[in-house]
Amino acid sequence: MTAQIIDGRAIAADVINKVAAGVAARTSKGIRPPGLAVILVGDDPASTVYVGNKKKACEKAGIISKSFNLPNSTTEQDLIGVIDQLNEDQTVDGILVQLPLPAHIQPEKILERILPDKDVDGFHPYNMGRLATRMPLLRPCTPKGIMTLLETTGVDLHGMHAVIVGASNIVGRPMSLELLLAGSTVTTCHRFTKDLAGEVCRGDIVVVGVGKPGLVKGEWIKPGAIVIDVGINRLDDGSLVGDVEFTVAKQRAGWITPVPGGVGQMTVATLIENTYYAATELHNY
Ligand SMILES: Nc1nc2c(c(=O)[nH]1)N[C@@H](CN(C=O)c1ccc(C(=O)N[C@@H](CCC(=O)O)C(=O)O)cc1)CN2
Ligand SMILES: [Mg+2]
Repeated sequence: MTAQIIDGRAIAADVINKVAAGVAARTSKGIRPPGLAVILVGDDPASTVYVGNKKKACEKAGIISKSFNLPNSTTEQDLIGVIDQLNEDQTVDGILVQLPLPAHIQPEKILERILPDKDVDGFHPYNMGRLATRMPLLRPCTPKGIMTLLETTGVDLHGMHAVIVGASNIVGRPMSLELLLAGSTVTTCHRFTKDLAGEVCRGDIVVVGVGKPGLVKGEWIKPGAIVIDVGINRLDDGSLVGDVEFTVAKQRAGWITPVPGGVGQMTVATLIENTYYAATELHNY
């Protein structure tokens, strides 16, 4: 068997085009376009690229992005001050703080300061709690984007055994909640999991987001499984690979996401979707 490739780039472009159409329909009626504040602290090269991609996606969708490029020396208090102002700003529907933050800033404190209805990353405990209690509003972008990718396979997720490798706040934990909500039986693996191979080989759906190249061996993949690789690892030769041994996994899986061109693109597109949702559907509570 050779897996079908899930084309994140194409699916992400569709999502952004849909939002662009929605924004255009609203602006033609005189409604202001959605606004997204994009905060980057420091000059981490990968974060700078991701933030740049998010701003380009805003432009394509007709969303107004406002950039806040703050120096690495920014204090927690300074950053809270910026967020407080943006919380008040009626032209800002979404606030995004790019992670990771410099070590002297506690991300939990910052993320909790963003008004939940402007939390387009879905990281505020309120929004995580809504997802955990089956009442999702703003949902974390990477897992929500993966749900969009899964939908394109046409596979009914009810009763599927989903194995999530990694339990981070950004990917693994909310991913487990999304798949639980979709009716799958979910196993979440993490650094204390005793038999990773034994868990992965039972997965009808395998989602890996750890940041270790080739952690999941191709031979562990159940024939026909859907494999979603969230890892982005740059090797010494400059090439980019995921956390799954792609070449072997592709021979066993039914569907697989490539790296690059898979999940990363969907993360950005889902941020655009969330910003549109925050601007159009959410009202202060
Ligand atoms: N505030 C947030 N911070 C971070 C998030 C997030 O969702 N919100 N996720 C990651 C980084 N990230 C988005 O911010 C992100 C990662 C990767 C990609 C992407 O397009 N990847 C490409 C390949 C990357 C490359 O060429 O270097 C791909 O998969 O095709 C987009 C966004 C951590 N921080
Ligand atoms: Mg609002």
